[in-house]
Amino acid sequence: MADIVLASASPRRAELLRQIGVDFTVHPADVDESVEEGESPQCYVERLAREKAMVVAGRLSGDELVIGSDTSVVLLGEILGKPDNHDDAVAMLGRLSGASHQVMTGVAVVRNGLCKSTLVVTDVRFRELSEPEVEAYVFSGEPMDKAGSYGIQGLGGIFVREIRGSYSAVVGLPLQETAALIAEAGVPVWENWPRRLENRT
Ligand SMILES: Cc1cn([C@H]2C[C@H](O)[C@@H](COP(=O)(O)OP(=O)(O)OP(=O)(O)O)O2)c(=O)[nH]c1=O
Repeated sequence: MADIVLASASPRRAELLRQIGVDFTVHPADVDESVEEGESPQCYVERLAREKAMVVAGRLSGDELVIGSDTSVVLLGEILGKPDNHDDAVAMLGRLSGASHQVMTGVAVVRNGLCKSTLVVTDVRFRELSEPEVEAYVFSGEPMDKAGSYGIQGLGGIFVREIRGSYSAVVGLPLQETAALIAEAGVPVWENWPRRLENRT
């Protein structure tokens, strides 16, 4: 079976990949994350996922299967990445308060020079947030390494009124789509699942 490599420094992505029984090593990708002139959020997110996977695949030599991913929060067509500082996080959360936004996650799988990718878009609706709770949230530190300045899987879960789409994509890696891309590249993830029960009689 091919060695699987996660081209990501995100602990959330590693945790999600472990959840579906994949054995892998981590090789973070360092790519330029600037948006190209006239590029849509959809194209941006999928392009970055592909670049992350391809940069890491280019550093490896063999038959590895490399997974790259990118997540951005998109509000009224504008990409909200990770906050630059405390005030930036407060401002982003103020904009997300009481509104709906989209979380776009791209995932790409490279094997033997071939790159396949997909984009997953999830709608998330926040309730109205109060100023003191936003301040308290930003002081918790949780927003600082997350797109849109929140983590649905953490304290930020109390802001989310509704989600339509893939929860795992919001956290950073859409499980169904990732497993499908890995299978398409020749590795059905279930082949690696533990067998803890005896054969049925
Ligand atoms: C919206 C949201 C984002 N996030 C995180 C997922 C990603 O780690 C991060 C978006 O930043 P990314 O640039 O997609 O990823 P990263 O820099 O953390 O890791 P790498 O590029 O090495 O793969 O935001 C959450 O953990 N929870 C959420 O609810």
